[in-house]
Amino acid sequence: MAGTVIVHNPESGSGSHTETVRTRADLCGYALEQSEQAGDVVALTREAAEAGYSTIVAAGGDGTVNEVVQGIDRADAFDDVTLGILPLGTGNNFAKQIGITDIETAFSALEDGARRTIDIGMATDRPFVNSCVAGLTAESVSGTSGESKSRIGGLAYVLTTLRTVTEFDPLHLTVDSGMGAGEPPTWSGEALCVMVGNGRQFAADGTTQANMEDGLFEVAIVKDVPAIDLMSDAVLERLFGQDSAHIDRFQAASVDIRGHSADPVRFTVDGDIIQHHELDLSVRSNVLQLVVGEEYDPVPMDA
Ligand SMILES: Nc1ncnc2c1ncn2[C@@H]1O[C@H](COP(=O)(O)OP(=O)(O)OP(=O)(O)O)[C@@H](O)[C@H]1O
Repeated sequence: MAGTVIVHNPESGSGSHTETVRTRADLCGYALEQSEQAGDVVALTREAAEAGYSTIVAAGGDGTVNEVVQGIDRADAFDDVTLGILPLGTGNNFAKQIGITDIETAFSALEDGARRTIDIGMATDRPFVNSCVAGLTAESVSGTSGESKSRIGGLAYVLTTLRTVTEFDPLHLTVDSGMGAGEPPTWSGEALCVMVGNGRQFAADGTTQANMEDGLFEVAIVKDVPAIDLMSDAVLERLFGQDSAHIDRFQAASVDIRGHSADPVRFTVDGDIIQHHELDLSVRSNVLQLVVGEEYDPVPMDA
């Protein structure tokens, strides 16, 4: 059965979109499935994929997008299913990155927008589309000024969080990018956080956004920094800028992060927190078929 189904999380964002989604789904001839409780979205998506829908639309925020991707993965249906997004959440961070800025844009992209095939990340067996961050729990980039975001990319996210945290214990970690047997680990030491980005906000040096079709993560290790709560934006941007001595950046297709303390490391995987002493992250290259908006530029521009 080819066809489109919307998997809707009625609790996402303002939680006041049920009627709109129902009406629009009817108009477009799309099927509609609604979650009744947390966790339903994964199961509903899996069933929809197994029933043969060729487009599954995640209607909700970033958490819903991640759960739909988990459902497609569990049905082993990446080859058969295209993911669409209706941005109904609070942040809608991932949707914005792929040019799906509002509901109207989302519906027109579903009708005749471009389809791309992007990478996803795997944290062991758990898929993610945007990021996996070890350590410092960075909530979102939404509290960060647009100007600051464009100058320092994904690290704006760390800055926003650092401002709100008064104290944190650095992590003692080894970060190994899988260079092969006998190679020394890529990095070992104390870090505030390690950001492993698949999404576009994690730009490599010299580009405004990351390439989500290149089979590589953008990795940034934020090493211990001086107390920053009183620093101005200009000083912070120097500290965290592209040539910062406080940050190591590299690209890798796989990364193994190992904590050296008795306590497990906290990882934020597309917004969800999990704890592990060691986590293996790898890219599944060009696996997720995705409906994108006009602003999505597969080849990142120069900054
Ligand atoms: N019917 C439901 N009732 C309660 N929780 C639900 C329901 N359906 C899904 N959820 C939960 O909602 C969370 C996802 O919310 P989502 O991220 O989509 O919205 P948001 O937090 O408002 O947006 P964003 O993440 O973009 O800021 C998940 O934890 C999911 O399990």
